[in-house]
Amino acid sequence: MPEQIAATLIQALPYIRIFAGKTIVIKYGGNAMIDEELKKAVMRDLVLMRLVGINPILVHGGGPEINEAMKKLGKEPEFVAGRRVTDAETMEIVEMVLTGKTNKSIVAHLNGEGVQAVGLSGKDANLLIATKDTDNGDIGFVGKIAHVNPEIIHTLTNGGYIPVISSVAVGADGQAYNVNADTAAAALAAALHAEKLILMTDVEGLYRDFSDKSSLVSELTASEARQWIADGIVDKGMIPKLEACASAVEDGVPRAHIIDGRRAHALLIELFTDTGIGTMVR
Ligand SMILES: Nc1ncnc2c1ncn2[C@@H]1O[C@H](COP(=O)(O)OP(=O)(O)O)[C@@H](O)[C@H]1O
Ligand SMILES: CC(=O)N[C@@H](CCC(=O)OP(=O)(O)O)C(=O)O
Repeated sequence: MPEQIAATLIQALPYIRIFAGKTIVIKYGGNAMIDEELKKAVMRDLVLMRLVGINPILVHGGGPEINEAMKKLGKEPEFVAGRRVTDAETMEIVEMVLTGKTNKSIVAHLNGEGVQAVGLSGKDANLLIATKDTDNGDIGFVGKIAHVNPEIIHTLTNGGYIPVISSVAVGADGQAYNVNADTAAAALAAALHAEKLILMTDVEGLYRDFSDKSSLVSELTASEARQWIADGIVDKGMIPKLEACASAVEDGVPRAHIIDGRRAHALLIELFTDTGIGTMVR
């Protein structure tokens, strides 16, 4: 057994060399966030990444929790092209859930694993500046990222902290905007010159045909990803995901990945194996 542990560590060495000192932006969402055992596994992967010298930056979702809070308040969630229709009251709920509850819960979990995590929203230090997103008509206070001010992230990572970011952004007038977490993660990855963007979700990756689970796509280019969206091959939450991967790559991030957050240690498998897992956009 000890030999096995040593052999595994040695196997990971070339990958550790590649990624040490590099920034990796991880979007954490879906089932991996709800299941407590998986949550622990994800937190430990992040701790390990940090300990081997990688800079993990965590952006989190929380769509299911927002849905639950809305329903409790008698509101029915509605989505257009994977984005939540966000009226003023919904915006307040989104901020309370994402920045207030989900963010602090992840921070507490990470700190419990022995690292120092700091929670932020896009409002902190003007990290994420948004304008109203009208690409899909008027769907309320949904934002698209106009600018990222990454200095606070550099300050935190230089100090040894893991930043944990909720995707609530701020407009020039101080208005809060609800930004899809995949979209926010992509903008951050580009602004931080990240080595990778990794989106963790509740499917294995992108399927050519969603009804056929043997049609998993292991690799595609950013322009193919754009074409797939235009052709209507993907819908629902996969639209912002593929858009996020395409725009991160177009903006200089070498690789973007969609991986299965239901699989234990998916992050480490993606980083520290030759084949990786899920779908890669390059
Ligand atoms: N072609 C496709 N391949 C994979 N998933 C797809 C596809 N088309 C639509 N989807 C949907 O996208 C979902 C992932 O997006 P979403 O539910 O927003 O995840 P998350 O909460 O992790 O951000 C999948 O669970 C699936 O229902
Ligand atoms: C505009 C928009 O849709 N914002 C998202 C923000 C949270 C999110 O993206 O959460 P998941 O990654 O878990 O889906 C929302 O309100 O659900």
